[in-house]
Order: sequence, then C-alpha cells, then structure tokens
Amino acid sequence: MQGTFFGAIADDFTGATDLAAMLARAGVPVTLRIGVPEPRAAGDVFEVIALKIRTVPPEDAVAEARGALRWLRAKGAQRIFWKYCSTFDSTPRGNIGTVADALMSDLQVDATIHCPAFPENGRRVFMGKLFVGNELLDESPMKDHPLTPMRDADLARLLRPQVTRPTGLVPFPTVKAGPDAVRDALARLSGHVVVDAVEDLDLGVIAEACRDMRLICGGSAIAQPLPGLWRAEGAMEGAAFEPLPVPRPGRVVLSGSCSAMTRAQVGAYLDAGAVGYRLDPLELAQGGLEAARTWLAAQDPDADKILFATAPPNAVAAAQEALGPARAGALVEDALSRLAQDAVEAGIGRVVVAGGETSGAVIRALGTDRLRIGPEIAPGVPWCFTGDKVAVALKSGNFGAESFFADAFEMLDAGGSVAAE
Ligand SMILES: Nc1ncnc2c1ncn2[C@@H]1O[C@H](COP(=O)(O)OP(=O)(O)OP(=O)(O)O)[C@@H](O)[C@H]1O
Ligand SMILES: O=C(O)[C@@H](O)C(=O)CO
Repeated sequence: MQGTFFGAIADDFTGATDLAAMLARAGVPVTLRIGVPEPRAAGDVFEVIALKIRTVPPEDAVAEARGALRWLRAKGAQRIFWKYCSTFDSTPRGNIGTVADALMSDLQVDATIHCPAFPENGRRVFMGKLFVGNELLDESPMKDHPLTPMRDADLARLLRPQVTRPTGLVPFPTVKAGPDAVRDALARLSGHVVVDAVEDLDLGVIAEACRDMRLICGGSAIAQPLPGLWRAEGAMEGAAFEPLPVPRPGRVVLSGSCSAMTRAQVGAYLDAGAVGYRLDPLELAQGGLEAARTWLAAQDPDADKILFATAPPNAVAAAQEALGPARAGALVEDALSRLAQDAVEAGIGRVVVAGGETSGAVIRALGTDRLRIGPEIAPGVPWCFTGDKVAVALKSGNFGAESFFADAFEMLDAGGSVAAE
C-alpha cells in the first residue's frame, strides 16, 4: 500500500458520500472518515474526510479544515480536494472561499479552480453563473434556503467577500476549445478561478487540464474523471479493494429533510405501502420520544417503515415560530439519532437517512468513524458500510428520484453490495 494519494475535505456528510460515490464510479476504493481520524490511523489511497462545517462560523470551519489537511498531508496526500455543495451553499462570510483561501495558504499554491457543476443533477455553470435546473441559482428554491439563502448566481461575485485573493473565470468557449486552452488560460490567472462546465464532457476537459493541480475546489462531479487520469499515469498502483460486508437484514428510513424532493419521496414510500410514524417537533418538546421508540420497537424489522419529521413549509414555519429554528431542528435531529441507535441495537442493518444535517447527527450517534463506499442508488448517493455490518445511505435533500427509498432497499436485496466488491 502506497499511503494516501488523494485527500478530500467535505463540508457536510451527504456531500462527502456524494464525492465518494463519484470517485468510486471510477473504480477506485474510497475510504470515508467521519471527522479527522486519529494521528496514528493508516491512510488509504483515496480518503474523504466528512466534516460538518458548512454553516459554522468561518474561523471554526477554517480550523477544522486545516486539521483535516494536516492529517491528509501527514499520510502523504499529493492531491487535495475541497468539496462543497453543487448549489454553492455559503454566506457572505464563508465558508467556501474562506476555507479555500486557508487551504491555498497551507499548500502554498497561487491558484485553484472552483467547479461546482454537476450536470447529472442539473447544476451547470455558464459564463460564471450557476444554474439549478433551468433557473439561475438566485431564482431557484435555493434563494429561500433557511441557512444559506443564495441571492446571486455569479460565482466570482459570491466568492469575493469570502476571500483575500483575486477571482477569475475560464469561460465556456475556452473550455470548449479543449484542455490546452484551459491550461493556457489558467497559467495567466491566479487566486480563485471559476471554470464553466455545462455537461460531463466539459468536466473531462477541465479534469485533464487540472489533473496536476494540488488543490481543486468544487462539487463532486469534477472528481469523477480524475482517478482514471491518475491511474493512466501510474500514480495509484497501491489502491486495493477491501470486500464490502453483506449488511444485516432489517430496514428503516429516517427522514429529517423538508426539501420538496424529500417530501415527494416520503409520500411515494407511504403510498407504496410503507408504514410511517410522523415526528412533530412540538409534540417532541412536550411529550418526548417514548411514543416513537415504542412504535419502532413494535414493527417487523423487515417491513418497509419510515420515521419522518418531513413536513411542508407552513408546518416547519409553525414549529420554528413556537420553538425557534435551532431548537426545532435539534429536537428532530436528536429524535432521529436516538431512533437510529434503537434500530441498530435491535439488529436492523439497512438504514436510509434523508437530509444533510440529519445525516450528520445520525452518523455521529451511531458512533461510526469510517465508512466503505458501495453501489450508487442515485447520482451522488451510495450505500455506505460500517465495520459492523450496517449499511447506511445518506441522501442529500434534493437528490434521488421519487422512488428513492424503495430503490435503495431493492438494490441491496438484489445483491448490490456484492456487485460493487
Ligand atoms: N417539521 C420540522 N420542523 C422544524 N424543523 C424541522 C422539521 N423537520 C426537520 N426539521 C429540521 O430541518 C433541518 C433539515 O435539514 P437537513 O440538512 O437534514 O435537510 P436538507 O436541508 O433537506 O438536506 P441537505 O442539506 O442535504 O440539502 C434539520 O435540522 C431538521 O432537524
Ligand atoms: O454537492 C451537492 O449538491 C451535495 O453533495 C451536497 O453537498 C448536499 O449537501
């Protein structure tokens, strides 16, 4: 084993599994760490460190990202990837640019690229503007995100208040002209360079041009072509697969996401016959969690079942008004975390979690610090395997088809984990 070659720092947990899935598509084994590992832990060839720093104060985000970078460099990482959201979730204070700036300083690089494009999920960058589906970012539902409302679509303009270095753009016509043109353009620019990408072909061109950069920043999709390029130059000879465990049976879905797509997915799962228990933050505040725990304990472990706080905007607003957004969120996250522990203690081995914050809370509660990456259920959402035969899928709020929950379990039933070994 050669030590670590590629090290990524992800600003949230679903984003980390998304990136790990894209790397795994290229046929490399990927290790996902929950938080910065112990100094003495051995580094694998492809390491992704999941942090929960998207909306924490910028100083804290920078300190945590630097800690992750130190660990990765100590293991020998030659390429560093800063993974943030394909919808550029950040505030004027950070943390996308602030962390990128700090990583540039520590790595002593003058330039990095920013490439959030994820065409497969409808995120495209054209002339420096980010589109979500058919809409500019600031006209998409992201304009009303509760924590990171996106009020501009121009990526350089969004970055400027977050960084100390200049910003630049490699525009679409240059990308279309091919890797040499992109390389030439990058050679003339420094600081934070936004690169346009509309389709997967463009990502291939950018990856070819940037394969030797020590720091790349963006969404997961730009990472997909990179392992193939590095493999071709013999950089990853030591990458060896560990067989994925076959998870225990038993299943449960835990949903704390209130996004439009998750609401549709919860509805579709219930319509398809799953039994459900709705968690209400106001009821949790008054009556605690015992009723939900009793309900879960009474269910057949193998039955399709879902515990969800997922609710429409008016219900979320009412709970937030009564309890405050932070307390309402924490009540739900604590509840779903405790229920996840109950499920796993009762022997359930297949757990789907919906929502980035929710996933962070659940994974921490399960006490797992390392996940292996298995087959992809939907673009950017893989099954992940803990060391003790539990499979977890962490679904970002907006990802997956309406049938996602049923699709996820069907994939394991069909031997999906074995196929990925
Ligand atoms: N009914 C509810 N009322 C108030 N808050 C809720 C309710 N249901 C869930 N929440 C909270 O809303 C937040 C949802 O965030 P989460 O990141 O889990 O989902 P998301 O934003 O859809 O996912 P992603 O970040 O992957 O896009 C969590 O903190 C959760 O606890
Ligand atoms: O890039 C994305 O959209 C996702 O990986 C994500 O970060 C969700 O929180």
